[in-house]
Amino acid sequence: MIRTAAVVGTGLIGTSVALALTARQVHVHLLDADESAARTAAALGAGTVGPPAAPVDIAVLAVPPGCVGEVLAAQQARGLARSYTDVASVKGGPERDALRLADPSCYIGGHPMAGRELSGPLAASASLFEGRSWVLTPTQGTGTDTLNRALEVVALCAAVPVVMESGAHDRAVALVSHTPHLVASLMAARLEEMPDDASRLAGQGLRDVTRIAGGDPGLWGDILDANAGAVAEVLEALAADLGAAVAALRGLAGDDADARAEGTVRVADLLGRGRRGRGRVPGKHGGNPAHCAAVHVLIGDQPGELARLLATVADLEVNVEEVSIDHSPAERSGLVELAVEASAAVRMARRLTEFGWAVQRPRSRADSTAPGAVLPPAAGADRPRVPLAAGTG
Ligand SMILES: NC(=O)c1ccc[n+]([C@@H]2O[C@H](COP(=O)([O-])OP(=O)(O)OC[C@H]3O[C@@H](n4cnc5c(N)ncnc54)[C@H](O)[C@@H]3O)[C@@H](O)[C@H]2O)c1
Ligand SMILES: O=C(O)C(=O)C[C@]1(C(=O)O)C=C[C@@H](O)C=C1
Repeated sequence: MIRTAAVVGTGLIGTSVALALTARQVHVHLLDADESAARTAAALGAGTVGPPAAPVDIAVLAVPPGCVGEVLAAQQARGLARSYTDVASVKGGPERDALRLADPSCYIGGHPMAGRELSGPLAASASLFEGRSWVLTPTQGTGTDTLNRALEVVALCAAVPVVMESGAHDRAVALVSHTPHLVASLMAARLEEMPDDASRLAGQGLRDVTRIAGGDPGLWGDILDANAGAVAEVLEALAADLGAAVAALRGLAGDDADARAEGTVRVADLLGRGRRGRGRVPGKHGGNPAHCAAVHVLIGDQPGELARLLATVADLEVNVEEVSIDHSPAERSGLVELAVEASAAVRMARRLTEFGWAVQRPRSRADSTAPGAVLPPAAGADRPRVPLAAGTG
């Protein structure tokens, strides 16, 4: 169990993590290159300023993506913690830097999918991560203790862990976070010269579309730099749609009857696609897409059980969309929910049962409220003895 932690970088995200951990009785040490940020975080009740006398259980590095590797190496050299994780919005670069500069066995990449367009400790909140996905990106070298401590940080922040490979993470966030940010900025940039009579009419629609454009350009420049290729791919597809939208609107604006008819069809198609895409966006606090099914597995309350389960799932080549754990301390066991593609759920449940895991019947996530019946382990099946794999995505 985590009793002590350090947060390096006490801005928006670091202070939010520190506040959540402190609220759960973890003693948090606050460190920042700018000492006034650490003092402000401490004044908010996020912990105490300065390094610990002995290594803490886990250090959370909440610094810009470009300096995660060097901060990790420096803090490992001084023996700050037994395990380290970070919260950077890109995972490939920090992981490569960690493998190059530091001891990767006690490091695991992380990324909470929650934030704000504001920076600094004063914008922090203990509840920022509640119900939100929190990606963890273990490598082949990540130790089980470190995976377990990072999972505990996620649980203490009331977030939902999602285990992924770093490259898959970066491609996914290019679509769901980084390109949306850039598009919001591009739209907001159109407003720089906005005449007063237009600005007086600006309403909630414009605020919704441009809110995230208020983010720190320094941080977002760093994020886009570190995920440039994947963002460029999404933007290229968007540019093709933009070109089609302009052509359709030019047709509608002209006098040619055929071009007008064509424009009407094309605009309706674009708007319809947009509406269907919007329908795929899960609810704010983790509503799940209907194509997912939940498979529930009972695991023993001992070190390494979760890592063994995830390694088995990785061997089955099933992509895990989300992982969450319900602890039942009285029974010294935990109920793990694995959200996977509905089409893979039944096969995965059957195979896990054959391997000796206690698996419940798979259910669609949309209608899953009560736990299903536990499928008994297959007769004579042994608990699997497999090493921790490099993530399950
Ligand atoms: N802002 C968001 O919405 C959001 C969401 C999820 C993850 N993240 C990630 O969280 C990290 C922090 O972002 P933030 O929004 O909290 O930024 P922030 O500017 O609010 O805080 C960053 C803090 O790190 C400190 N810092 C910078 N370099 C340092 C170093 N070398 N050593 C020690 N301290 C250092 C700064 O002084 C600052 O106090 C980034 O990696 C970002 O990608 C941000
Ligand atoms: O809500 C916001 O303000 C955010 O921008 C949060 C958001 C996101 O895109 O969802 C932004 C960047 C982070 O890396 C994670 C979360």
